[in-house]
Amino acid sequence: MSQTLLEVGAIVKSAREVWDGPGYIVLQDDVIEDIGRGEYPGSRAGMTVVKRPHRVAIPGLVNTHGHAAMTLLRGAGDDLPLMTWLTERVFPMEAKLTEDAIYWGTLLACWEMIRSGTTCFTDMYMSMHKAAAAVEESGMRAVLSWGMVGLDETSARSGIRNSESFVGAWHRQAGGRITVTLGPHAPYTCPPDYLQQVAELAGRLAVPIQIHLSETRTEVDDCLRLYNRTPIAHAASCGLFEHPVLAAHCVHVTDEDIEIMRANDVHVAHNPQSNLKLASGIAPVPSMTQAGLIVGLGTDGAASNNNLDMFEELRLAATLHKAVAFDASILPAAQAFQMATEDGAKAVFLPAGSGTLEKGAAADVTLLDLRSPHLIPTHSLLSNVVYAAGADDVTDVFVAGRALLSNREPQTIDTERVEYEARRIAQALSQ
Ligand SMILES: CSC[C@H]1O[C@@H](n2cnc3c(O)ncnc32)[C@H](O)[C@@H]1O
Ligand SMILES: [Zn+2]
Repeated sequence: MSQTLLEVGAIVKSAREVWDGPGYIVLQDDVIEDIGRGEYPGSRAGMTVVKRPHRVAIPGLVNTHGHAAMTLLRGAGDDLPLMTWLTERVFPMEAKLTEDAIYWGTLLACWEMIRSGTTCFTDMYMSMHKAAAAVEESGMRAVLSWGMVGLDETSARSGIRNSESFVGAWHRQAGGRITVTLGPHAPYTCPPDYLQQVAELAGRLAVPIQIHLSETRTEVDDCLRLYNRTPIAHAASCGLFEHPVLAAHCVHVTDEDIEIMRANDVHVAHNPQSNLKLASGIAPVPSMTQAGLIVGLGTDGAASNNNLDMFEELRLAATLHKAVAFDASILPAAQAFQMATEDGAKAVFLPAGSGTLEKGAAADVTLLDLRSPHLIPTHSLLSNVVYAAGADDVTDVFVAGRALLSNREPQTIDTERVEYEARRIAQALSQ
């Protein structure tokens, strides 16, 4: 049994409750055992005491959509729209990715995410046994899927086989930190009969599904032409929504699509920066949240973002939709914060309470430096976190009660080795 006492200068328990003053959090094994204002009243005997009087504790950020090992492709294909980017730049480079590359690329992503305050991320990629090994070593929490593409018989079969073996080997492993889902890539790479097979498999294995849906206008137009349905209606007709689904992007959705998602409790991963960079558009997030959908925030892969910094997504989500609506009250700081934490955790199917610092919740905590000049003064802690804070303010990160970053020093990752391997692999990729 391990017990850590965090003594901090302020605590954002959730978007609903902010304590601007000293407080403490007791992490017992992987759970928050106690949290309070002022001095910890109990005995400190046997506890690891972490004194951080100039830090604010927030729930660890949850990145609800990405492709971790794409860190190796960062900057290798910029300023292109999605389909050109994928077919001309990304897929040819991905064909050269070895298992070794996936391992080091995923560790690089974990390092980057830990360093920027993220405690849990989702991934849809290849050679996922290697990605899971990297996650286990890093100490992060993750919701992983082996990307499935059904454009030909061979890839369709291997997608099913790989996913089945991946669920068997890694679902609820790494001390419960890893959740496995199925990852059909998109309606344009997975024909209807394949999506039906994926839906059946999700039922049989009792795991959720994550998929890209309605990312671009071209995707919607093609889907309407081929199937006479929008991608959302098409996914529903293939039986996907009979299971828990996390849909990435949902940029081009109609009111009917939103109603289908609401009726089926489909969760959404909003990736504002990737959607802007690939010129995909801007998702109607206010309409989706007003309809009651669970919407989390994501970075997407590092080749379309080009970093994995959730503070950038948080601030962009809280500003972008105001300009779209010509309404400064849209998506206020508290709502954006909730999307990056509690709603993100719900979106990726973590247990109730995750993404908050409530007693009994998972012990996933991020500390920020309150003495950074851009966080002074403190009219509103939540405002500072959403509109002013950045990745460099992150000093400490705990996942499942374990310190992964301590006073800005990574504790679980050999960063020099990761840098060396990532540069070596990227060089080979570009040849
Ligand atoms: C089959 S593994 C996942 C697959 O998805 C590709 N990908 C990365 N970003 C996006 C995006 O924004 N939309 C669609 N597909 C994307 C990634 O390169 C892998 O090939
Ligand atoms: Zn994606």
